[in-house]
Amino acid sequence: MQYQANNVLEAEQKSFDDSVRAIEEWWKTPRQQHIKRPYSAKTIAALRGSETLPCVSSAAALKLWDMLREHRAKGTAELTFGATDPVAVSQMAKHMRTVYVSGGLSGFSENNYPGMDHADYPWDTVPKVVDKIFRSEVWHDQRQRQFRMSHKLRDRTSLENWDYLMPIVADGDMGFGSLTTTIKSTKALAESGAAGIHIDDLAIGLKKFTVGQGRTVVPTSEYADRVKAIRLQLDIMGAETLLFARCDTDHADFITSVYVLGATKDVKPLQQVMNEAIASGNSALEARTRWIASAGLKTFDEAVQAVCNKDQFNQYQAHISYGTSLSQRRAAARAATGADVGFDWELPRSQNGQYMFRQTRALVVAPLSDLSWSRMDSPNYHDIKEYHETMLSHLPGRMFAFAWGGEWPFPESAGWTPERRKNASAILAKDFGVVWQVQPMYMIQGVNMEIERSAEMWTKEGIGGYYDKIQTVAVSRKPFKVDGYEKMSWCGGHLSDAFFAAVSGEEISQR
Ligand SMILES: C[C@](O)(C(=O)O)[C@H](CC(=O)O)C(=O)O
Repeated sequence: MQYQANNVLEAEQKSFDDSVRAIEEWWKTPRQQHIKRPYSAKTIAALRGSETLPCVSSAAALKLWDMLREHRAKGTAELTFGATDPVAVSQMAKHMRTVYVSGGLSGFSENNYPGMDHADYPWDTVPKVVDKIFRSEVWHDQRQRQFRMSHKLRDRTSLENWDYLMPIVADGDMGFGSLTTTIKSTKALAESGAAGIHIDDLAIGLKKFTVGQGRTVVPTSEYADRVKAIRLQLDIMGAETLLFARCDTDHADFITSVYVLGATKDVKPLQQVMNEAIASGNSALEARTRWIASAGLKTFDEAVQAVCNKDQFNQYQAHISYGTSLSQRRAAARAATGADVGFDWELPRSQNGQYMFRQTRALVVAPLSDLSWSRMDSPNYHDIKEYHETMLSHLPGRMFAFAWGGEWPFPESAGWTPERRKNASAILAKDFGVVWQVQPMYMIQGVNMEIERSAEMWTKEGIGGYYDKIQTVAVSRKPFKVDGYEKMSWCGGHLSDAFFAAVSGEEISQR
């Protein structure tokens, strides 16, 4: 066995104790102090190696944090959209200050087996895209600075000066596996340059977008473990990366645990009703909506409350707590009311056997995370208001993220008028503190529109059309500051020249 002298052991212990103290100090900083960790600084120190390398994304994370805090104070929001292409990101920098790397878009365009966003691409797909975008941001920043420094100070005012170092918020999906995969993907994202990561509560393999059914979330305890695992890994790395806790419960119908809704009316099983609709050529979706409206869906406690007076319900509640089983609850309800309470959680089960549920998990994970995000398929203002006001009543000053989908009519029944639709982003920022708003995937329609327009023009008009409609605009940089090859700056020509010049001993900066 290797012998280690006392002074070696003492030095090791001292370094460990120093590390614990440094972590404790770090957790008191303005960026970290609101986070409530379920573990000690000692635990983190014991999970670290003997050297903690600075995390490459921390500067951007602090920048993001300050930006979002400022928005929170002012009642405004940072707007961005999903991008996977560094070329697109270099143009976004002219108008926005953050970038989103969408898992859905990455799965569609950044791997060799594209498909709908079921988060079924390899777990390191998004980290690789983040890495590519982060490096391109750093490169654009470098080549822009070199170009500026090659001009005299008095000539620099008219030169472009974009902030390319836009903090990247990355889609962490559901963590892609058990805790060890969540930990690995967090590490990969933070090391690749993600200033923010969002983690959702969907069950692996059950992220669904079809109009049918099946979007399924995991139990609250499992989701909380995912969020804890990410925070743990960020703490191990000493990373400032922001954690967005996204709950998909708004349009998920099912949960894999038994914290569930049951039918309280005498109805047929949901699956039977849907199968009958399909067999008779009717809409399964409509049959399902009608069934849900008729089934009297309630949690068991709600079902008890519905048949009790106040005293009976108090008596019932005195006998139950977290973890009380359904049979114990039934017995307590019988004792309080003198009758059996009608409740059947089998009737609403899905084709694959999942249970239907109602949730409050967003509050459970809030103390571990930096922003909360309620994912909604259709942004119904009444639901948005209810969610955010409930959260704010428990967590005043909380910051929120929100994703706007696409192809949605914004009807008045959902709380929108044309005027309110125009101001929807500002309304959410001002009313609720939704400081970061993203169009994750649908902005691709805008990109597609431009590509289609160019393709049509090129095939119809050839080089003459290109000259008039693209080159002339690009070269004059009017009305848009279109980047291209002409000035040799955006594409890095000046930077390459500067390398040659520096190697041959020339002074390349000017005052
Ligand atoms: C944010 C999202 O996870 C994504 O992959 O970009 C998707 C986007 C979308 O469906 O519009 C999601 O919200 O699940």
